[in-house]
Amino acid sequence: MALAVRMRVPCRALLCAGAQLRGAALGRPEWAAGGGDGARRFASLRVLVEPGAEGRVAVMKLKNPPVNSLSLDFLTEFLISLEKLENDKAFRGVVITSDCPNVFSAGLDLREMYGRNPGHYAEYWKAVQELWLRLYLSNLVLVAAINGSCPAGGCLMALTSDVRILSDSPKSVIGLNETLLGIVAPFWFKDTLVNTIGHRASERALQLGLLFPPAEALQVGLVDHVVPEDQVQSMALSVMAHWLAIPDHARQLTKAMMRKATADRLIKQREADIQNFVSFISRDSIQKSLQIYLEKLKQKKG
Ligand SMILES: CCC/C=C/C(=O)SCCNC(=O)CCNC(=O)[C@H](O)C(C)(C)COP(=O)([O-])OP(=O)([O-])OC[C@H]1O[C@@H](n2cnc3c(N)ncnc32)[C@H](O)[C@@H]1OP(=O)([O-])[O-]
Repeated sequence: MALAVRMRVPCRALLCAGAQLRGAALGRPEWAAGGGDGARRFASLRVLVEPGAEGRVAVMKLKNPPVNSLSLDFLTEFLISLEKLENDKAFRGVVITSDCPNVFSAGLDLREMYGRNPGHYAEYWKAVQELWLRLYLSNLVLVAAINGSCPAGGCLMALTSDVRILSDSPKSVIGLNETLLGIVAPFWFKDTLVNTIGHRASERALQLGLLFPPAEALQVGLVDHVVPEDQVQSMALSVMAHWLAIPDHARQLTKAMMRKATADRLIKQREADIQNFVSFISRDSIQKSLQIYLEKLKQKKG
């Protein structure tokens, strides 16, 4: 039985006084009927956590329909769920996947970045930073089971994982396409991409705002496996088993060694990065670009 909780935890509270919130907003994981290891599951409105394998692996399903945009509410719920998993010694790995058909995540929620006030932009950006830092430095093995379209912020989430598995479908395109919206991926999005596919490929991908179809994503190293749609989750669990065969302490220290310098670049200038985002996104020209892009999305639908 899933525990559904309606939350709108102020992100400021989450980010500044996270310790007080930890475990409080969603309560302890509930035990499904039958109980025992592996039966643990819990849920908020927008994030569903289910047992994956042998009680050591959780599957986090993003369920913010229609397109899993990373709204402030979603980010808040996701961060709380992730923290619960990080703090629960039973879990060693998490598969992140989507509960929305054909879309892993449409990336940052454009409505959080358009027509709001500077205070809102600052709060939102702090939550986006927090999402990246928590995922990028997670002690857990993270496997992204990318079962649909994965642009921009969705791609960033996938890039923070240790392994990426993409469904072999024409809808499953992945990349940092910010320039197509007339906006610019911040340096830490760029760093994460460079760490994955190298400098030259990133330079091209970022400038052109490339969204790679599965075969090209595999070729450039943006994803590690491409499999038929109905095998994405089973492949994720099988890859997970391989990673969990490594002793946690050795793997975690190695992960930190590989990622710390990149994370520190943001940690050292978080406030400046927020101010930079707020002044960038508040520009009339950028707001105009976002308006046009949102209108295009609506027209496409109509
Ligand atoms: C410096 C900042 C860095 C920025 C990083 C980012 O991540 S920037 C983000 C870059 N992201 C992108 O460039 C991806 C933009 N999105 C897409 O390309 C497509 O939606 C899709 C391919 C993900 C799914 O196609 P599909 O045919 O399954 O779905 P559909 O297209 O019919 O949309 C359904 C509804 O969702 C709405 N909506 C969609 N996305 C967003 C969003 N991000 N936010 C909010 N809303 C969004 C859409 O308007 C429509 O609303 P309506 O009319 O019902 O009120």
